[in-house]
Amino acid sequence: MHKKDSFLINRLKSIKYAFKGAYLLITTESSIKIQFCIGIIMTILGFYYQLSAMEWIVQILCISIIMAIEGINTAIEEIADFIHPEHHTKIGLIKDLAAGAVFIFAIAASIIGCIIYFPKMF
Ligand SMILES: Nc1ncnc2c1ncn2[C@@H]1O[C@H](COP(=O)(O)OP(=O)(O)OP(=O)(O)O)[C@@H](O)[C@H]1O
Repeated sequence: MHKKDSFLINRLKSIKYAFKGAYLLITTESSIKIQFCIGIIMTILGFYYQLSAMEWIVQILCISIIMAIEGINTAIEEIADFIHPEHHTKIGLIKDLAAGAVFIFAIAASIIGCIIYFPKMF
């Protein structure tokens, strides 16, 4: 019984830390702030153009995945700067690769946005 309680408390603590991380990302990281704003704008547009359930699912996935990947990118940058604060070509490569991963999904999300909204707008 005691073991189960401590498991539950540990899970609750993990959720608290995850909330803290998400709050830090949204309030301190400029790229995530921009994506958060874009997400809000897209949500307003979604209501305006009365998206179908499937379109909402795709849009919510795109917004959340891009913010999640950007969060991982930020964490990779922090690790890189922590383990090697000085300039190093390998650190540059690591950061470029992480940024490239965000970029690939950002392109895909933009194309998906066009597929959803262009027929409704034009
Ligand atoms: N320590 C380093 N050594 C070598 N190149 C680096 C180093 N730090 C950054 N760079 C290069 O500069 C680029 C930008 O790095 P930076 O850490 O400023 O990322 P950023 O994308 O501008 O950060 P943010 O997501 O916070 O806006 C990297 O992608 C990399 O090419």
